[in-house]
Parts: sequence; structure tokens; C-alpha cells
Amino acid sequence: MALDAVRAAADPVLTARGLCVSFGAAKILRDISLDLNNGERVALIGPNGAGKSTLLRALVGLVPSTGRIDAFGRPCEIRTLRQEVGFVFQHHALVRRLTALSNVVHGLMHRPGGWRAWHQAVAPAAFREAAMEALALVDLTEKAPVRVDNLSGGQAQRVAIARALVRGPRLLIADEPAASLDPAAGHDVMARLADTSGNRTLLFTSHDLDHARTYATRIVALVAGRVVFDRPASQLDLSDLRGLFPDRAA
Ligand SMILES: Nc1ncnc2c1ncn2[C@@H]1O[C@H](COP(=O)(O)OP(=O)(O)OP(=O)(O)O)[C@@H](O)[C@H]1O
Repeated sequence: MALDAVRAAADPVLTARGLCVSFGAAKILRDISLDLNNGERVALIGPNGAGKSTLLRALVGLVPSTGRIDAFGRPCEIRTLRQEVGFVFQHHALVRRLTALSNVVHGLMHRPGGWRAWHQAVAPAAFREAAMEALALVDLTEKAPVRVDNLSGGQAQRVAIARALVRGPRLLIADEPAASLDPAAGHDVMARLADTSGNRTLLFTSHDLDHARTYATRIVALVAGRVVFDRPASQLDLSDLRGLFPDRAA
């Protein structure tokens, strides 16, 4: 079956059409069309400044855009996104002086009673249980009572993944989740993201083509704010990468 037919038959999670973003006079994203389908793991690659982070943020309404975005088959609403999307940043954005458990509990602030999610000690028991389950998914149960500033970079990033997972998101978005980690920790974090994404959808940016090929089922490349290719990871070849990363594809 042709790729377009496969996608048409798929269950849409996020659909962008004609998406444009400008900062002042600078056009950053130009007429982006992108479909994310249920269960896909999509790597967004491209050179520095191509607009990858801006695209992730635009897709979840963190930067203003024009064009159309549908989430889960309906016009995008911020409330839906808050409930259904988990976001992992390059620098984990955790509260370093609080424990791993408190940080994961923070992921439930959008829930009813979420004002009590600021600290594990005052959070409802159900929040703490959900946070422990999320920590177990990234194999960090024993680090629950440890302050984030006493964890390694890789462990902290796994806590950030748990904080995103505790929301039970249908879509997990990660912006260079392994960029600040050494190669072994980077592979560990990527493998856990790919594993924990299960049948949810994963969209991540990366400068590491090995990560993109290993952990994504599909690769989308951006150059100067435009999609220049979008194909299954298994079909990526060196000719795709020439021009995109000339120094690496030689
Ligand atoms: N808030 C902002 N205000 C103005 N310009 C911005 C803003 N955010 C990003 N930009 C600009 O948009 C362009 C794309 O940035 P973006 O961070 O999306 O690229 P990227 O592909 O993720 O790059 P990198 O791989 O280096 O992280 C850059 O030129 C950047 O300077």
C-alpha cells in the first residue's frame, strides 16, 4: 500500500496544514503540513536554526502560528492539548531542590485538585501512586525520594520523561531529549522514550541521525522552515542527508 494510503487509513493524532510562524519580520516556519498518526514515532531532523523547536512549540500552541492544526480529529484546543500531550525539554526543566517524586507529581497540576500537586507531601495519595507508576516506567522507583540535584543528567531526564508520562498523554513530544547526555545515557533515554511511548505517538527532535534511525519509525526533515522530506526511517539513505548535513553525509 502506498505511504499516503497508509497514512489516510491511520488514526490522526495531530494534523497541521499551512502552518506558518514569524517572529517579527523573520519567517521561521513556512507552509508546514504534517500528519502524526497514532502509534508513530517521528524524528524531526535538520540543521541548527531550521525551526524544529519552533515547530514543536507551534504544534502545541506555545508559539502563535497561522494555518490549521487539528488534534485528535478536532480543531486544536489548548485544554485538549494540556490533557493529551506530554512535553519533554532538552534541559529537563525540573525543580532541582525537590525530589524526583515531587517533580513527577507536578505533571498532574492540570487535574482537579491539581493545586496540591506542588509537593509530594501535600499531593493526594492517588497522585503519588500515579507518579510512582510513572517512575517505575523509567526504572527509577528507588530514586523517588532523592533530590533532582543529586541525580545524574540521564536520571534527571528520565524523571522529566516520567513527569510527562504521568499525565497519560496520547502524544509525547520531546525536544532534543538526549542532547545534553553522554552517548550511553543518550541511548538509554531514547530507548526508554521509544519503549514508554507504547501505542502512544512520539515526536522528537534530534541532531543525532543514529537516534533518529534507531528510535523513529518515520523521519521528517526541516530546512529553513520547510519540510524537505518525510519518509519511513527504513527508507532513509545518504542522498537524503546530503545538503541537509553535508559534513556528515560525505
Ligand atoms: N522567541 C523567538 N523570538 C525570535 N526568534 C526566535 C524565537 N525562537 C526561535 N527564534 C528563531 O527561530 C529560528 C529557528 O529556531 P529553532 O530553535 O526553532 O531552530 P531549531 O531547528 O530547533 O535549531 P537548533 O537545532 O539549533 O535547536 C532561529 O533563527 C531562532 O533564532
